[in-house]
Amino acid sequence: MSAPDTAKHPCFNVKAKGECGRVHLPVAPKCNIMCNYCNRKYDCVNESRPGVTSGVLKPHQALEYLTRILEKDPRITVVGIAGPGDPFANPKETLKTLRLIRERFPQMLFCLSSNGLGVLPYLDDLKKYGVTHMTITVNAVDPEIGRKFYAWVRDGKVLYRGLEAAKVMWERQQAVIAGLKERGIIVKVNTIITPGINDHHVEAIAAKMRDLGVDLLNCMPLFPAAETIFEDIPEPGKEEIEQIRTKAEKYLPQMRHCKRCRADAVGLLDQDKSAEFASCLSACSKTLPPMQTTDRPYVAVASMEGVLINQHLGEASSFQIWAEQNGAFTMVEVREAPPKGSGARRWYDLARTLKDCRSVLVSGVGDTPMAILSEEGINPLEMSGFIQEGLTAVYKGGNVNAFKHRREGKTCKAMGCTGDGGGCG
Ligand SMILES: C[S@@+](CC[C@H](N)C(=O)[O-])C[C@H]1O[C@@H](n2cnc3c(N)ncnc32)[C@H](O)[C@@H]1O
Ligand code: SF4
Ligand code: SF4
Repeated sequence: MSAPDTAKHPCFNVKAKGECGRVHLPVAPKCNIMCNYCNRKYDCVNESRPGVTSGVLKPHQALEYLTRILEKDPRITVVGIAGPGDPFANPKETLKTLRLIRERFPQMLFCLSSNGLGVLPYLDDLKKYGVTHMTITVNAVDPEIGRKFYAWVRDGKVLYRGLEAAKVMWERQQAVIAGLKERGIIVKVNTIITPGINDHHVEAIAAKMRDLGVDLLNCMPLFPAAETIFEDIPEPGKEEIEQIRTKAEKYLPQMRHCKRCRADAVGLLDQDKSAEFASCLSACSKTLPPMQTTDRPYVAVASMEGVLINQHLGEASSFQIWAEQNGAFTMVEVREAPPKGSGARRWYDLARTLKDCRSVLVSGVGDTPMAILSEEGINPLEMSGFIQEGLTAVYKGGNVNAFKHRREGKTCKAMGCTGDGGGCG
């Protein structure tokens, strides 16, 4: 398979912007620093503002979402991760997403946008997963100016403020850019033009970025976001930005077509479809992890009489264990459930009791046991109806969603079960 074509990135190559699109996968909710212009809180689907998203995805959900997006818009050539926080404040999720996508879509370009603080330990992973483009936000090359941008910077367990914070950021950003260039990755720098703070400093930034080998500079106008320290700073005008870009262009090529995209942007730069795909994102944010079938031949069922799935996880005192052989289902045994009332431990004990089961079919399940069992490799599936139909869906790859159904008026919450291990009966 040939390497992905790096010219097909609409942000780095303006000529590609009419034919090639990008999708931002919102898999990185946390951030390791606090910029004085960033507000990731409020989402309005009609608003294009950095950092906002209509939902957050887990890596396997991001893969599912991307698959659906590509079916509808095959012009997408770039997968980006631009928050809503920072990809390297969520390195596990970021790298897993890259790995899953690289396996299924080897031709995709990868582009990550980061403040740079947490990137260093992952430089080789970025190369390994074929990250082609990176953006690092550098708002100052002088920590006395940089300190005005950051409320705090958290590096591992150490929290920095003021000048110390800006020094840590600047040192790290230089090392990261050098490391990316050593690995042949194309680097863009975003500089957020903030009147009265760094608008007089951009030539110095451009010169330093050129010396570090940066490929492209994106002088982005500040969006004065509500409820931020910079909310009252006026947004720089088009003319002012153009003057700044003209000066910076002496040192580095300029990006002039940036849309200040959302963390869940989709489509061509001039035809954002994030509002159109918001329901797809929301549906994908609810999909369960793929079932682990290796070493998990059985399915557990919460049933009062062995015909219907009709008990909540917490009210079942025992589980029937079912197996499939040559297309037929047999109940092999009944296992006692761990006693009620031991908090989260009960769900970990249940995960051990069902360690050879790929799924547990129940008519209701609280959020805590859902999360614990899923993490332990067992998919709790909420459904009602005949056991045989549920088993068919699980073993034969049917649509388990078709059976999903909470008992009307008897959801876990309605029954007073908080999923805390106290039982929902
Ligand atoms: C939301 S961030 C996510 C990536 C990463 N955390 C970062 O800051 O580089 C994407 C880009 O949006 C920029 N940004 C965030 N809030 C902004 C604002 N209010 N005005 C202009 N740019 C903003 C960031 O500086 C960054 O360049
Ligand atoms: S690094 Fe990015 S996500 Fe984090 S506070 Fe700054 S702009 Fe927001
Ligand atoms: S924010 Fe700018 S650089 Fe990033 S995807 Fe949008 S247009 Fe491209």
